[in-house]
Parts: sequence; C-alpha cells; structure tokens
Amino acid sequence: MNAKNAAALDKDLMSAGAFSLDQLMELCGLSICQAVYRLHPPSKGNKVLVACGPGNNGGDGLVATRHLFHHGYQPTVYYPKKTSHELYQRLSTQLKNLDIPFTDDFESSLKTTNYVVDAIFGFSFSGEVRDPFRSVIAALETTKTPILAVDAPSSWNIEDGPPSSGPGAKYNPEALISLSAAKPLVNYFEGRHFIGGRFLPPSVAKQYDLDIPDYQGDEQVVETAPTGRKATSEKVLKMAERQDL
Ligand SMILES: NC(=O)C1=CN([C@@H]2O[C@H](COP(=O)(O)OP(=O)(O)OC[C@H]3O[C@@H](n4cnc5c(N)ncnc54)[C@H](O)[C@@H]3O)[C@@H](O)[C@H]2O)[C@@H](O)CC1
Ligand SMILES: [K+]
Repeated sequence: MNAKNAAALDKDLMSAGAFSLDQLMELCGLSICQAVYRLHPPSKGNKVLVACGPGNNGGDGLVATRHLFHHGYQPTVYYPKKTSHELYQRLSTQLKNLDIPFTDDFESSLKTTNYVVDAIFGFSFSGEVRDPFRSVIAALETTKTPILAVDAPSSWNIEDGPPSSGPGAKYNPEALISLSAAKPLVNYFEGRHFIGGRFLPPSVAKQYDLDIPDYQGDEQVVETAPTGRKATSEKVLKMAERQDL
C-alpha cells in the first residue's frame, strides 16, 4: 500500500467508515505496545524511550506510551514539536497524570534506556529530515539499543526505503510494525516485521485489495516472514539447502 493509498484509507475509515481518529490511534498504540512486549518484555529492562513526531505517527507513540506504562514499563517521552490539536493535548495530559517524564534531551535519555520506539514519522514523511529531528535520527543510526519503528523507520522514503545519503542512510531498526498494511519500504527492511491495527473492516480491506492479517486469539499484532531483499534471498537459500538443490 503506497503512501497515497494509506492516506486515502485513513480518510475513508474516518468518513464512510465512521471511525474517529482517537479510536484508530488507540488501537494502533495498543498494537505497538504489544509488539514491544513480544520483542522486549519488561523483564529484559523496562525503560523505554518513545520518540514522538508532530503528526499522527507521534500520536500513536503517545498512546503506546500510556499502554506501556500499564504493561509494567517505565516509559520516557521525547516530543519536541507539540501540536495544539486538542486530541494531542489530552494524550499528553494522560501521560502527565501518570507522572511519565517528558525529556528535551534525546541523546542523554537514549544512553539510559533499554528500548526505543520510533514514532517520529509515518506515511506522510517526505524529503530530507528537518530539524529538530536530524540529530535524533543520527543518534538512532548509531545506537546499540534495540528500536521498534512505527509504520516506517523515520527518515526512510515510504516507497523507496532508506535515503542514499544524509540522516537515516544507515538507520536499520531491529523491528518494524506496519499499521493496517505494509508500505513499499518493507521491501528494504531486514529486521523483524509485525502488522498491527486490528480494526480493518473486511469491506474496506477488499476495496484496497489488502489481506487482513491472520490475528490469533486476542492478539493485536501478527509477525510476518522477513520482508527485505537480503532476508528473502536468505530464505530462498535456506529452502534450497533443505531441498539439497
Ligand atoms: N489506518 C492506520 O493505520 C492509521 C495510522 N495512523 C498513523 O498515522 C500516521 C500518518 O500520520 P500523518 O499523516 O499525520 O503523518 P506523519 O505522522 O507520518 O508525519 C507528518 C508530520 O511530519 C512532518 N514532516 C514530514 N516530512 C518531514 C521532514 N522531511 N522533516 C521534518 N518533518 C517532516 C509533517 O510536517 C507533519 O507534521 C501513520 O504512519 C500511522 O502511524 C493512525 O494514527 C491513524 C490510523
Ligand atoms: K516511525
């Protein structure tokens, strides 16, 4: 699903589909929390730094932060470009009411966290990263701390994947959760891949030619087979080995 269709899908869900943004964001945020729990349960270190951007990707991050708190994590939020939209103010207040710290110093916070959620940019990102996020992306490129990227590794082009130079050219998070549907950039992604957002009505999925993931039980996420080219060629090699080709 390319960026244009992803935006159209959101619009349709919120018009003909009669969903509110709050509802979709809540379910997206819950699925992010569940993916973090699968990848890095609190017993492995419960400090999570959630980097939130100015749009709905950042909103998903704010919701995920609240769920992380209720799942036994100690989250910290980096949210440098706050929007005045009433929904975002409420999401921020909900976090403040839980005494969740907001940090202005991403790099220092990164040094003391066990896990990172990248909710900076999603499918509406374009061009080259602008400040104040350039240094944040540079820090994400070099950190050894594992990262879950939400909908896209921030700075990656939604269709063409990582930029060839500049911030993000060497950014390869451990995992990615695609919301509603994978975007073309997954073809360049070599880490673990999840799909979340368990709200897609079958009629809408059909309209957009999407497969609803095979969610099990009460799970909000499904892990898919590796998607990137390297992963795919490794998979083919393994299959060939198994068949003694
Ligand atoms: N159906 C779904 O799956 C849903 C997805 N949602 C989320 O919504 C996201 C899309 O949200 P938005 O359309 O608000 O957009 P994004 O959150 O992807 O980003 C838009 C923001 O980033 C800024 N930006 C864009 N390019 C930039 C650059 N080069 N440097 C610096 N800033 C830049 C824009 O000015 C804007 O403020 C999805 O990726 C997903 O995370 C949900 O919140 C709603 C439902
Ligand atoms: K992101």
